[in-house]
Amino acid sequence: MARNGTGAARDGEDRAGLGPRRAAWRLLNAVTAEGMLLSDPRAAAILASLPPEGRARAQRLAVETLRNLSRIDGWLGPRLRKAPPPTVRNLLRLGALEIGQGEAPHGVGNALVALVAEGRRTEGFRGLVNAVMRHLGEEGPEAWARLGPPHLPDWLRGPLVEAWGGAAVRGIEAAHWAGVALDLSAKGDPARLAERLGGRLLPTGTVRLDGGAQVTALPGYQEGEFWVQDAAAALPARVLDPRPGDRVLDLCAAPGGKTLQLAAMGAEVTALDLSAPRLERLRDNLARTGLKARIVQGDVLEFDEGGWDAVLLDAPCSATGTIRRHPDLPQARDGAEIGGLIELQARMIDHALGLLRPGGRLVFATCSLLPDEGEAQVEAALERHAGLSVEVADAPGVEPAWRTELGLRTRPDHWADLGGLDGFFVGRLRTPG
Ligand SMILES: C[S@@+](CC[C@H](N)C(=O)[O-])C[C@H]1O[C@@H](n2cnc3c(N)ncnc32)[C@H](O)[C@@H]1O
Repeated sequence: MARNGTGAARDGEDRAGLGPRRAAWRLLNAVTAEGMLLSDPRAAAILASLPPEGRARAQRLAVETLRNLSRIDGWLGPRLRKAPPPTVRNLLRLGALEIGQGEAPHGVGNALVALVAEGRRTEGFRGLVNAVMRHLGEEGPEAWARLGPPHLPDWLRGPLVEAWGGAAVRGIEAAHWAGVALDLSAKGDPARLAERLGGRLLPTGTVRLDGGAQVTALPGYQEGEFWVQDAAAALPARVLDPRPGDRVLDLCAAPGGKTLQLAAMGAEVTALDLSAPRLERLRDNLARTGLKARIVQGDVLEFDEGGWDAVLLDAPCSATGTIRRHPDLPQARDGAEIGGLIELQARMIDHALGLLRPGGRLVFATCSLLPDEGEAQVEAALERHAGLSVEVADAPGVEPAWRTELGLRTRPDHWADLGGLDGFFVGRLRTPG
């Protein structure tokens, strides 16, 4: 079989849907066995040989399989007397998703048997794949619909239950399952943008569009009237609340959602990040929106220009607050890197505090659901720095229940009736004057 063939071979592949399924299978294998994230350039390379619609289909298959993984495993489990090799299991998972979502079992089975037959180490599982797909097909989408919401893997579920309780974690899992709408931040008046795009204006000023809009095709995109930013990700800049002319240092700034907000509010912004490719995206975003910021490529811990009115530190973190849009994350990771991230965040907080003018403010934010990367960091910073105080972290439209003594806490199960929002922590600290 010609994998990347052209002409007749490719046409046959496309009709059988082999290309997108093969790519989705490879993505699943790389996420579950190598810890690759779907945002990794290697994922783009796996998809590169497919036409645009095939790429979209492969991506959707992989993302939805990962979003539903524990449900799928619950469905497959009783049909497997012996655990198959991980790669064969991933192919069965793909098939289960497709059959569960209403694809014709016969077509799915045929395609999967053809794929499993391509490899010397997997070809012996043709019979198993065929039999399992036939069984699932007999049960069909009705059985799929009866399966409960997916569960997070233990490495993350345990700490979250400890932090927020079992009922909240079930709500978080339901929100992960539900997926996400498209959230936009407006350069100008968000109410006018909501009206123009037929979206909803959320209480905190984010414009939300339901139903798979393609952002670059929206009116006003090319003119830079808005940018994509989850409702929770828009809160740190609002909590920082710069006055026009404030000198603000945006640390870990790329691709620049918060830089754009701060600049649109009239602050004089310096945006710093380590990653050149991500800063390139920040530069493109500034050019598209016509907003201004000074850009510095470098390491937060080595930057020594002081005297800032305010610093926004959007620190690298586990990103466990963003699983609604990145269902690959809990499957690709196992929590091993979190200890190092917590240490780095504390060092960045200490360094950022040293860059403020006396009486300056630091807004510390992470898109994490783990208190160790949020509330506990503020507590520990207060212990390390005499005279440092914590201020109320607030912004218009924020739910009172999100406010804590240490900062704002959002979770995906919040605003369930509005479609949820990412998990974030936002703390606001002030140095002595
Ligand atoms: C959460 S993302 C930032 C998102 C960004 N603030 C926004 O609103 O679009 C974290 C960023 O930290 C950057 N980063 C990680 N370690 C860094 C370091 N030591 N110094 C500077 N930037 C760093 C990464 O390149 C990444 O862009």
